[in-house]
Amino acid sequence: MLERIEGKHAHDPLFDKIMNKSPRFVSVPGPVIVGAGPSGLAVAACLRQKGVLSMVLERFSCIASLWQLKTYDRLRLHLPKQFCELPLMGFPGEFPTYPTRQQFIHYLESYAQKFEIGPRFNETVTHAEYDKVTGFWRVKTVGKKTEETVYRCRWLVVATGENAEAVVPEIDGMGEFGGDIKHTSFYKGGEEFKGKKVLVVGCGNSGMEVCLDLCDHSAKPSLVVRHTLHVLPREMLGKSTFGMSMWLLKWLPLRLVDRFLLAVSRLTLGDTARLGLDRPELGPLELKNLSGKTPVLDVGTLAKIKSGDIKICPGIKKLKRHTVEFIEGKTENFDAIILATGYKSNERDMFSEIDGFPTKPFPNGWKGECGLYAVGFTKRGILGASVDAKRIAEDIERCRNEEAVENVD
Ligand SMILES: Cc1cc2nc3c(=O)[nH]c(=O)nc-3n(C[C@H](O)[C@H](O)[C@H](O)COP(=O)(O)OP(=O)(O)OC[C@H]3O[C@@H](n4cnc5c(N)ncnc54)[C@H](O)[C@@H]3O)c2cc1C
Ligand SMILES: NC(=O)C1=CN([C@@H]2O[C@H](COP(=O)(O)OP(=O)(O)OC[C@H]3O[C@@H](n4cnc5c(N)ncnc54)[C@H](OP(=O)(O)O)[C@@H]3O)[C@@H](O)[C@H]2O)C=CC1
Ligand SMILES: O=C(O)C(=O)Cc1c[nH]c2ccccc12
Repeated sequence: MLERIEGKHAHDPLFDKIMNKSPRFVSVPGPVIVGAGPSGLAVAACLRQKGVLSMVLERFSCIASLWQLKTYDRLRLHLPKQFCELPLMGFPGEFPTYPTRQQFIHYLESYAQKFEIGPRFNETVTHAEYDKVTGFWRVKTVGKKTEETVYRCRWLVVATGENAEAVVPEIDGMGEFGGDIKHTSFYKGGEEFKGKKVLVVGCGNSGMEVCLDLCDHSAKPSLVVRHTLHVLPREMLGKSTFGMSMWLLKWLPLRLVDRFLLAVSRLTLGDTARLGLDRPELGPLELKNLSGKTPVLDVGTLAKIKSGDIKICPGIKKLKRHTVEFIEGKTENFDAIILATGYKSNERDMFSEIDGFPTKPFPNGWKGECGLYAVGFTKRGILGASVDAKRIAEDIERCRNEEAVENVD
C-alpha cells in the first residue's frame, strides 16, 4: 500500500515531508566536481586522461550554463582563442581568432563528449562538510523537485565559478520605476529596445558591449560610470592586446608593460578622460593583479561614445516612475534600465561552518585541506582555470597513488 502511495506521490515535496523521507545516499569512488562549466569540465577531462572517473554535479540542465543561458547573442571571446582553450583539446582550426558564443558552446559540448563527461543535471549543491572520523566529504544536493541526495566522496572539487550569481544593487525607488529593469544575464539582444531610451548601469565589459548592441538596434543608450576604469583596444599594432601583454611580460616588468599599454591606448583611442571615462591611478595589469578588475577591451563602444550615440552619466541617486535622478541632481526620463553590475561567486554558502576552503590567492588557492580543491577562482579567466585543472588532477592522482601504496603496506 505504502509503495503504491509513494509511486503516486513521487517527487511531491509535501508528501516527502509528511512521510519524513530521508535523502538518498550515493557513495562515489572518485572525486565529486561541483559545476559543469569550463572549469569543472577541464578537471573531469584531466582526471579521465589519468584513468580517474569523477562525478560532475550541475544545478542547471545543461553544461556551461553561464554561456548557454546567461549571455547575450553577440558575445564573442574577448581574448584570442589560444588563451581560452581547455587542457588536452584545442579549438578547431577553422574557428576565428575570437570565437563566437555559439562556437565556444559547441567546443565545450564536443569536449564533454570526447572525455565522456556526463554530469548529473538539476542537482544544486547546497551544503558540503568533511567528516573527520571517516575521512570523507558529504555533499548535499537538492534536485528539481526538492528531492535531496547526499554524495559521499574522498575528493571534492568546487567549480561553481566567479560568476555564479548576478549582482543586483539596491537602488532607491527601484520598486517605483515603471519600465523594465533587467540584469545583463537576462539580456539577449537589443531588438525589444528599438527607439527606447535605455540606461545601462555599470561599465565593465558587459555594460560597454550591451551599449554598443543597443546602438546597433536603434535604441538610445546612456551609461552610468561612477568610478574610474581602463579601456584598452582589443588589438594594438595588429596583435591582440592580451597576447601582446603576455609576451611583453616575459621581458619587461609589469609597470613598464602598463606604461606601454597606456601609451598605445592613448594613440589609438585618444584621451578617454575627455569622454567621461577617467583612468585609475594604477595601470591596467597592476590593477588586474591587485584587485582582479578586468580592463575593458573595446570592441567599438568608444567610437559610439565619441560620436554621442552613447551618453555618459554619473551614479544614480534614486529612481521615480519614469525618471532617474543622478547624484549631481540632474534628472532624465528612461524607458528601461539594464544592470550591467557584474556577478559574484556562491561557493562560500556551501561551506558555512567549515574551515579549509582555500582563501589564499593564486598560485596556492586551488588546494584546500582534506581533499578539497577549487578551480576557476583566480580571476584569470579560462586560461587560469585550465592551469588549476591540470594541477588538481595531478594532485588527486598523486594522492590516490600514495593511498594505494599505504594500503599495500
Ligand atoms: C559575459 C562573460 C564573458 C566572458 N568571456 C571570457 C573570455 O572571453 N575569456 C575568458 O578567459 N573568460 C571569460 N569570462 C570569464 C568566465 O569566468 C569564464 O569564461 C568561464 O565561464 C568560467 O568557467 P567556470 O566553469 O569557472 O564558471 P561557470 O562558467 O560560471 O560555470 C560554473 C558552473 O557551476 C554551476 N553551479 C554553480 N553553483 C552550483 C551549485 N551550487 N551546484 C551545482 N552547480 C552549480 C553553474 O550552473 C555553472 O554551470 C567571461 C565571463 C562572462 C560573464
Ligand atoms: N567578451 C568577453 O570576453 C566578455 C567578458 N566579460 C567578463 O565577464 C566578467 C563580468 O563582467 P561584467 O558583467 O561587465 O561585470 P564587472 O564586475 O566586470 O563590472 C561591473 C560594473 O558595474 C559597476 N557597478 C556595480 N554596481 C554598481 C552600482 N550600484 N552603480 C553603478 N555601477 C555599478 C562596476 O563599477 P564600479 O567600479 O563602480 O564598482 C563595474 O563597472 C568580467 O570578467 C568580464 O571581463 C564580460 C563581457 C564580455
Ligand atoms: O574576461 C575576463 O574577465 C577574464 O578573466 C579574461 C582576462 C584575464 N586577464 C585579463 C587581462 C586583461 C583582459 C582580460 C583578461
